[in-house]
Amino acid sequence: MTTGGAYSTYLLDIEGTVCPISFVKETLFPYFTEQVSQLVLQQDSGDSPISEILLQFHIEDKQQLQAHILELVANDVKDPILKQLQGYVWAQGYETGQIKAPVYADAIDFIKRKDRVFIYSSGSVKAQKLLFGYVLDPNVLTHDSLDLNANINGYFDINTSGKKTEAQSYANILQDIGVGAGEVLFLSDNPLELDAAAAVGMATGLAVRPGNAHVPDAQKYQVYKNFEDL
Ligand SMILES: CSCCC(=O)C(=O)COP(=O)(O)O
Ligand SMILES: [Mg+2]
Repeated sequence: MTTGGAYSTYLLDIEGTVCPISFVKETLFPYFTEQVSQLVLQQDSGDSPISEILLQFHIEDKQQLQAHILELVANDVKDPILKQLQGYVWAQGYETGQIKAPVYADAIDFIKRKDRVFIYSSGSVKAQKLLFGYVLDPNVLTHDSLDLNANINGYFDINTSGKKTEAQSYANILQDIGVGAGEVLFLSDNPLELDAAAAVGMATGLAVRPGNAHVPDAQKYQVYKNFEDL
């Protein structure tokens, strides 16, 4: 099947698919790393969600803990504890108006237009809801933001469903959504994720956006430079 119109359900990756990789690497990650030393220092001062997540790393020495977290971020490790932590830290950035998500205009239109849209990202469900809750409105010159959460049917992350490069994760999502694999089109910039989804019978499409990593065997996939024709 070569077009998106035949599917009842769409599963979308975030980074490199509905928003630029540069937003994650140049806005979200730096915002997080700027907060890390303060977070680690404040760890003993209460039983906040952030303090509880930090405890899960099981590293008592504060300098070592800080270095460990910074190393995970620098290497873009999809660590489930880090991803939970980032969601709580980014919340402050979105809620104070410092961060707005530059979701591509065609992706905004797509999410509004389709009846059944689900998200699957390595970013935590909390981080996903924030990102879609504070979308930079491409149609206005003001700094208003859009909230797309009402247009999204569900969210999956590595804690709810497993790693994005493993077929079992997509089987888990199908079970949660309650549809057959053939009804779902999964869109991502990462061929390893597409191959894992295809292994359980999902249809797949390679998102090719400005700034994405080059995919050497892109011809293996149905390629989408935008979602206008879907
Ligand atoms: C949910 S926003 C943060 C993005 C992020 O942390 C990440 O790791 C992106 O991974 P994706 O699976 O969306 O490519
Ligand atoms: Mg991606």
